[in-house]
Amino acid sequence: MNRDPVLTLEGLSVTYDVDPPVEAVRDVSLTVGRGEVLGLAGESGCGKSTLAYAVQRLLKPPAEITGGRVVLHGAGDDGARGSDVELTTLPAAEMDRLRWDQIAMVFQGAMNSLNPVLTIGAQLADVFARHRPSMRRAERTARCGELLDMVGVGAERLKSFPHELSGGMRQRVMIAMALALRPRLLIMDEPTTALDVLVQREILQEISALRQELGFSVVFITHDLPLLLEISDRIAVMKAGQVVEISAASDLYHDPQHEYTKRLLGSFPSLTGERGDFVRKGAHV
Ligand SMILES: Nc1ncnc2c1ncn2[C@@H]1O[C@H](COP(=O)(O)OP(=O)(O)OP(=O)(O)O)[C@@H](O)[C@H]1O
Repeated sequence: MNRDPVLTLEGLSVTYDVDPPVEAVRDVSLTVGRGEVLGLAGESGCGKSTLAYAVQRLLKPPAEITGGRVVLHGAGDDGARGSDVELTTLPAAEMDRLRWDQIAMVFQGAMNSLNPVLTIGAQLADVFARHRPSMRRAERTARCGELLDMVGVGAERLKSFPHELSGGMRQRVMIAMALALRPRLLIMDEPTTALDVLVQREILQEISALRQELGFSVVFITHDLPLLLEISDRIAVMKAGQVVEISAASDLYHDPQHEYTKRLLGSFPSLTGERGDFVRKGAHV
């Protein structure tokens, strides 16, 4: 990987302290490059979400980080490039400041976390009110409108309530919210799984275009390997808490190294035969 790193995980381990303890993430090391889409694949229960929450320091007991480090590069506010910040040991208040600002997350059920009694404009504006308190109200409203335009919802929806929007639109609002402060890293945990395939594809195309425009990196988590092959620069395959293989998407598809990767590829009929060819050669979103 030739890009500058944005995020590095070094030997990260997370255990759920139950009886018997569950080692959900085991000694995971990986790097996410600037502007890169890193796919994280693996079957249900392999530890993908636990890993994502650990990076964001959003784990709750009984989950506990038992080893390793998470470093966000160039995030310190001490100069043009900024220094590296170790997230695993950062005081909670500073982590709160970095969250949304530098790393944002969109998860599967995110669209249901919108407050039903507030307009989406008010909910977007709240992100600015909390993180950019000096921003004037008019500018806030203008930025919220721009964001809704950017994700294809349209500024005219600022005064809509969540129930007036479709599931796809609501999830786009959550993506707008995640991108509001121009984070350098977007973690997406099954962000479109609950949506129908066409809506899912449209949203992914938009994320890809926005990434080109704004230059953020994406960690995209899903069990949908064909989807990851289309949208990722590199893919990490997780099994039982460990990353067993990490390589460029096309290498992973054409020349998988690990037995488990081969099995995973084989479990998607759409990846074999002519249709599989289409998946790899089809429009790159
Ligand atoms: N609160 C908890 N207490 C105990 N074990 C847990 C808890 N939450 C998750 N686990 C276990 O940790 C492991 C990893 O779960 P995790 O949700 O991270 O996997 P995942 O790959 O994201 O799965 P999915 O795709 O189904 O969300 C699983 O074995 C799961 O049963």
